[in-house]
Amino acid sequence: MTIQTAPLTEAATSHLIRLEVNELDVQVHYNDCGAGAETVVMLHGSGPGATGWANFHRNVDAFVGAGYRVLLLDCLGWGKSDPIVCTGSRSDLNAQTLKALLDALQLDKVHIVGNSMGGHSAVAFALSNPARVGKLILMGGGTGGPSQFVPMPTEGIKLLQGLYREPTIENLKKMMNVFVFDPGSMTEALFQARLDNMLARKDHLENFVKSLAANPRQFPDQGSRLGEITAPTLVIWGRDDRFVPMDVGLRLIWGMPNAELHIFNRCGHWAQWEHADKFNRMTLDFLAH
Ligand SMILES: O=C(O)/C=C/C(=O)/C=C/C=C(\O)C(=O)O
Repeated sequence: MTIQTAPLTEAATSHLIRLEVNELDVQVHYNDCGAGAETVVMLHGSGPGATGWANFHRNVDAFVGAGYRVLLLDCLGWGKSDPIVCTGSRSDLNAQTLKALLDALQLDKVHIVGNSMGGHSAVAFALSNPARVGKLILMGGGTGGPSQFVPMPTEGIKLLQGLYREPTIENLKKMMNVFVFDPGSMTEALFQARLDNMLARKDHLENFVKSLAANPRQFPDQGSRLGEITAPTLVIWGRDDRFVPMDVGLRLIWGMPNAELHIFNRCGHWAQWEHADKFNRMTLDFLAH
């Protein structure tokens, strides 16, 4: 059953909470949308200016309308969450942050939708908290590690790192130009919102650069442990992903016993935005059956 509701807003769903993560007392921001017996957590990617809302604003209403409670977690180092320099595995750090949030909200089990870094983090969470995962949806991410076909770092990741180092509108447009299949779909308003997000938190940008210098492998290869994840998993990739190549998705379904893969044609690194309607229909069907 689909419930029609007025579109949600970032401001109306915004919450700050203090959590203990890795023995650190930190403030974390999340959006809490809708109400439902089952909860879906959405984890954003690692681009400059990314947040839960920026990554998933085309998806939240559909999930809430389908009767789910949706949590958008801003990882430490993004959005209104506290700054951090991460010298270890960022996938694990995000997984620990998610666990602390779920403990605080007394949520035993959730479904997780992860975009890029969010996918790596969802897998890290499933490995350390298997009983707390219902289903997984991984887009353009799930594990760091090599592509068999594409030199790494990819052109997209090089542009992303360049944008962190020099956060200008020119560098943002260069990155966005290879981010999606059809850059013509990006409006000036979207560029400006993303630039404003980035420049509002220069500490996050500087910390990302420091983190990379301390540990270039922020997202370790989790490939050897994928077989441990038995949660039903839908892997979604863009055929034209120039950030995390599609064969990483093949590695995921090779390793995860209950995973299946959908590849969108004419799609870059942002399937949930570039093909939002079909993405919403497909993922809601996967969660329901
Ligand atoms: O380096 C990786 O494996 C992961 C890269 C990302 O997480 C890139 C994500 C970019 C976004 O989702 C964004 O909105 O900027």
